[in-house]
Amino acid sequence: MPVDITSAREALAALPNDPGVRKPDPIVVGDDITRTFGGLKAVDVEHIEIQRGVITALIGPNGAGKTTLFNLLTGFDVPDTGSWSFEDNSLAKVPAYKVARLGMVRTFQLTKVLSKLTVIENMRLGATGQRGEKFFPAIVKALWGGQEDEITARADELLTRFKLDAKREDFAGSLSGGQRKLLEMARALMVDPDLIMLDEPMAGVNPALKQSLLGHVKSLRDEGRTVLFVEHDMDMVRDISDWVIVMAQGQIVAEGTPDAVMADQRVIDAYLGAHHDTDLSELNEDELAEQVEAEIDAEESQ
Ligand SMILES: Nc1ncnc2c1ncn2[C@@H]1O[C@H](COP(=O)(O)OP(=O)(O)OP(=O)(O)O)[C@@H](O)[C@H]1O
Repeated sequence: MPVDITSAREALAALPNDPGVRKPDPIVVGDDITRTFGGLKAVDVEHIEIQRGVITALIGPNGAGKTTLFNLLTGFDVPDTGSWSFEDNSLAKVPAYKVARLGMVRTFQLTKVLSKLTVIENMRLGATGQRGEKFFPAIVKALWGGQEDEITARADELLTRFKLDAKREDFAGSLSGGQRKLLEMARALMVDPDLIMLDEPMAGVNPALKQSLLGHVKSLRDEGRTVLFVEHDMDMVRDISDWVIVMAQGQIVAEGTPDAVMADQRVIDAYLGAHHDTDLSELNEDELAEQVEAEIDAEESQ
């Protein structure tokens, strides 16, 4: 059932803009989620709640930990610590395909393997939930038998909705940037998820197609799904989010409505990083080059 979006927004607007703020009706709740790579704490989230039935954007500078958090929540990666639930089901140690069957699905950019499959084969794979690529050949083969009719009918319905029906037999790798994003969304919808997590839905999309993509994302919410998306395109964030969560250095540093978050000093600081109070006219370029080189060396030696 779609939520009444006006009252959902009013309820959210009344919340304080604190990191991890409690929501009126959360579909996902997580605590103490950490993930370390080498010496780097990529994710260090004390508390997170995703409100049901609205569009939440997850933003933050490069390397903030957004993708890692997506991977952890959907069972594609295992945290060092933490617990989280979806619709009150604890998801710790639940593999990705089971998370997908429970109704929480993330989109993926087209990988090499998926590019070599046709559009309709990509859709059929979506029906199986989210398994690792090594299973794909067996799955594609298996799907030619049994329940194929029902799956194909749903796939064709979705391809029509996303205006990809004419591309049905084309290799996914031949699609344009925007069409790939539509295919990613359509594929995720094969399991009819309650929560759909979109990984940079606007990346590589031609400006002429952006409005149409935005319309599709809104339609997901309007048919009653919860949407969580990672995105760098701030126009999109401002345009369609009901709520924004901001990460920096693995942590949630601010949350709020798009307007409140864009004006929040913690967010401006997070994006500008340590250099925000430096007078740029006084920067010593040699010194800066040395710092950058040192950072690269440090990363390479990890
Ligand atoms: N498999 C991995 N091995 C080692 N380090 C990793 C791995 N995955 C991510 N990291 C590191 O963890 C940090 C967080 O990365 P992550 O990709 O989650 O950030 P992000 O916010 O999604 O960034 P972007 O916006 O650039 O995609 C980065 O410093 C990254 O280099």
